[in-house]
Amino acid sequence: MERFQTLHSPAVPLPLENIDTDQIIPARFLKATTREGFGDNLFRDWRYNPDNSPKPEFALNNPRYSGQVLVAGKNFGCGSSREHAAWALYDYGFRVVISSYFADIFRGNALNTGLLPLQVSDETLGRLLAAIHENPALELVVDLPSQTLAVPAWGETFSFAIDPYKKECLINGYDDIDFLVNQKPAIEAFEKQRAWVW
Ligand SMILES: CC(C)[C@@](O)(CC(=O)O)C(=O)O
Repeated sequence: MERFQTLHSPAVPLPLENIDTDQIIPARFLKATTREGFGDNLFRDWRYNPDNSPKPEFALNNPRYSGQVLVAGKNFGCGSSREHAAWALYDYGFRVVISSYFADIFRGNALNTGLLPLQVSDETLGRLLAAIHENPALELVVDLPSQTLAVPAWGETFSFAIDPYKKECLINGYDDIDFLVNQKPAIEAFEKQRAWVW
């Protein structure tokens, strides 16, 4: 996975609550056996008409919006445990999703994929969605080491929570196996010390 340290980016707004995993990646696309390629079908039924022509009104098709941050309504990622939802967002190019509440399983799947679920208050979420609608170029600065989201145009910085282990993994670009492999020196030192005990 890519290392995640600090991201400067505008954001794409999706001011809808309860966006479920089937809206994020419809079940008919779950047949692939690798993580790559799901981005092509991210929000498929919201992005494209039945004849596969893009829906110009949908935020991801609107040239006003860009960036690696998705700002979405509360209860994002609800509905199922499919990891493909996180894979589709990451494969499309998003590295942060901001909402005021994430479904638990989606939060875990996102962190395992290298996608940062960044939780803010309902009030801050509402301000962000309104501000991005007014100014699509609004820059957001996400700094994972300090666990902060800054909005330079506001002169404000917001803190966010993250599991310490998952924070270390994202900063280093580790999945769970990478983390364990990087503990090898400590494991070998422990085994050597135990060898003395026996
Ligand atoms: C196994 C997977 C395809 C699942 O059935 C899992 C689930 O429903 O949580 C889904 O629809 O996402």
